[in-house]
Amino acid sequence: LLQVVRFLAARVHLGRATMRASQKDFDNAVKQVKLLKEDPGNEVKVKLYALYKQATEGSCNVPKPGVFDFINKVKWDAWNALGSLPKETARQNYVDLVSSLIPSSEASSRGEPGTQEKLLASEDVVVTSEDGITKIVFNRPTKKNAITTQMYQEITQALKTASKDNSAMTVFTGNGDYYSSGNDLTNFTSTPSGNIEEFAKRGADILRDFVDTFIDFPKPLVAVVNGPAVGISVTTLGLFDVVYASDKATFHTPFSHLGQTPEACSSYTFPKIMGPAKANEMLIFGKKLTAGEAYAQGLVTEVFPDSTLQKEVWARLKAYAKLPPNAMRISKSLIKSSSEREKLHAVNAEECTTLQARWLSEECIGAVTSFMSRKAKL
Ligand SMILES: CCCCC/C=C/CC(=O)SCCNC(=O)CCNC(=O)[C@H](O)C(C)(C)COP(=O)(O)OP(=O)(O)OC[C@H]1O[C@@H](n2cnc3c(N)ncnc32)[C@H](O)[C@@H]1OP(=O)(O)O
Repeated sequence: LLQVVRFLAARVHLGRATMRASQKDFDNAVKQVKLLKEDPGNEVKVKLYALYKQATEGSCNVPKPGVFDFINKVKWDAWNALGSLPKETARQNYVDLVSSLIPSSEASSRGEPGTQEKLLASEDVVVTSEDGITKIVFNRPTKKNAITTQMYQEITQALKTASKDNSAMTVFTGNGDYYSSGNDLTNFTSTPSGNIEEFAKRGADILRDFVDTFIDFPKPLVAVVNGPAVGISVTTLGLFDVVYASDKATFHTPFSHLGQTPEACSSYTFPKIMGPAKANEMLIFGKKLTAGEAYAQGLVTEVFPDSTLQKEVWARLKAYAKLPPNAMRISKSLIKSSSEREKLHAVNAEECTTLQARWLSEECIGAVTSFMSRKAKL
């Protein structure tokens, strides 16, 4: 048992630089332990006890129990074995250990492995979890999966939940012929008071939260781009880890046409991914890319024939979802380091402030009015 505890402590030291559990995460984990449907067994309970004590009180500071006080001695040994492990690290390891217990406790109430569980009751954003994959689907096919204000908020919430659920990765895709036609242009006119300034302020806040959640998402984030993508559904791809696309997909960022400017950190990620020359043509002149071009420019990981996309991609993702989840998360956090995330948050804030002003410009209002009055289509 001592060896296990020491191993655990060492593992935690290794992960310390890349993981942070807040006090709230820890408090939630403490509550979750009480709700576990299956007894995790004595060995795990002792580990939990030791980590809890270390996280709340620091190093073991009580006298060793007598040799015949078996239970308290085992607990003391486990706590003492954590040595001078920092409280913060013990807290993180406690949270990790609890989250590793949740799948087994929940699986029994979910039925057989492979059973799809619907996690969010919404018509327009459907979230399911199956085979270690949380899937978030744009589901407004009759509107080409245009993203309403409510959908931004639902997706933000779905991502926050997915970051803590027991899945290994999260995958976005669209239902129907489009991946997404981007921002729903009726968002501009659907504020309760019809006041565009109110929309601009609220829209910028919602957008900033939405993009921040992508920046901070800790697990592999994959897009399966099943068809054309427009606007924000393209720019967010720069924040994904892997992008698979149908050969029918196109990638279009017509910001200037709409009197708008880039968002989702694309003013930073696109030049970084494809070089400034190609990024400028997309983001300033609104050049639409084919799937092949997006692949050549590094925005897309791999292109599949539309007829085989679903079969090939999901088989591959299911296999990836079986890889050790902590290793994948830690690799991701090395690739997207904390300094990089800090930079992305700053870019996001600046883009949102810029857009807030743009949405009030004649250029933008004119473009949205033209679309609404059916005079313009991309
Ligand atoms: C919180 C706020 C955050 C804001 C973040 C900002 C993001 C910026 C962007 O995303 S910019 C991109 C905005 N998107 C567009 O400009 C696309 C507009 N749509 C089109 O140009 C065309 O609809 C099309 C090229 C995508 C598809 O054309 P097609 O002829 O194939 O289909 P229809 O036009 O008949 O579309 C079917 C119905 O869907 C409605 N629709 C499609 N896209 C949008 C959209 N983005 N917003 C609102 N509605 C959209 C279209 O109006 C049709 O509806 P109808 O059947 O009721 O007529």
